[in-house]
Amino acid sequence: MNAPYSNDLKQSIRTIPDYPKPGILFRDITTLLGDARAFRRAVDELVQPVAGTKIDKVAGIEARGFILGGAVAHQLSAGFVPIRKKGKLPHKTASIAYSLEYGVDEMEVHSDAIHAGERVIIIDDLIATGGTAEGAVKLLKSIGANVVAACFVIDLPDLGGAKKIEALGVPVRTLMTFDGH
Ligand SMILES: O=P(O)(O)OC[C@H]1O[C@H](OP(=O)(O)OP(=O)(O)O)[C@H](O)[C@@H]1O
Ligand SMILES: Nc1ncnc2[nH]cnc12
Repeated sequence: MNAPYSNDLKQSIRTIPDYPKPGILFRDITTLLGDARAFRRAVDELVQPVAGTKIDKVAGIEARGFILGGAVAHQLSAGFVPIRKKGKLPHKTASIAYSLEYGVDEMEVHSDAIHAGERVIIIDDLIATGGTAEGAVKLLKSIGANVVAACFVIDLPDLGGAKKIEALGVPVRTLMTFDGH
C-alpha cells in the first residue's frame, strides 16, 4: 500500500539525536521542506494514492502537518482543516487528549469544520506511536467526518503507529520508514 520512495527523498531528512529528550532520534523534515525538489516530490507522493478520488477536506495536524497538508489540499482542490494544540482555535471546538512518543497533549478542531459524511484525509509529517493520529481520527469522526486515509512522509514502524490506525479502519500511506526510534 505504501508508495515506493526515492533514496533522495529519504536522504533529505536530517536526524538529530536526543531531541527533544534523551534517547529520541528526531527525524527533522525542515531539510526536506527546504529542498524544492524533495518538497514537491513528497507532496506529489502524498497526493498520488487519493488523486482521482473525491476528497472534500484535508486535515493537517499542528505544526508540521500544516505545511504539508496545505500543499496537499491545494493540489487536490480540497478544503483544509487545522487540528491544533489546545487553546489556539477561536470558535467552538471538539477536543481530545492524546499521548505521543515524547509526551502528552490535547488537540482541538472547530466543531463546524466538517459537514456530516465529508471525505477527509489526515496529513502529518510522521507517525511514531500513532497516539497523535489516533486522536485526530477520533476527533474528526466525532464531528462527522468520513476519514478515508491517513498519510505521512515518515513511518517509524518499530513504534507500531501505522498498525494502530489501520486497526481503526483507516488506511495508512507512508513514503518511507526509519527503523529504530
Ligand atoms: O505518532 P506519535 O508518537 O503520536 O508522534 C507523531 C507526532 O509527533 C510530532 O508532532 P509534535 O507533537 O512534536 O508537534 P510539532 O509538529 O508541533 O512539533 C509529529 O509531527 C506528529 O504529529
Ligand atoms: N522520532 C521523532 N522524530 C520527529 N518527530 C517525532 N514525533 C514523534 N516521534 C518523532
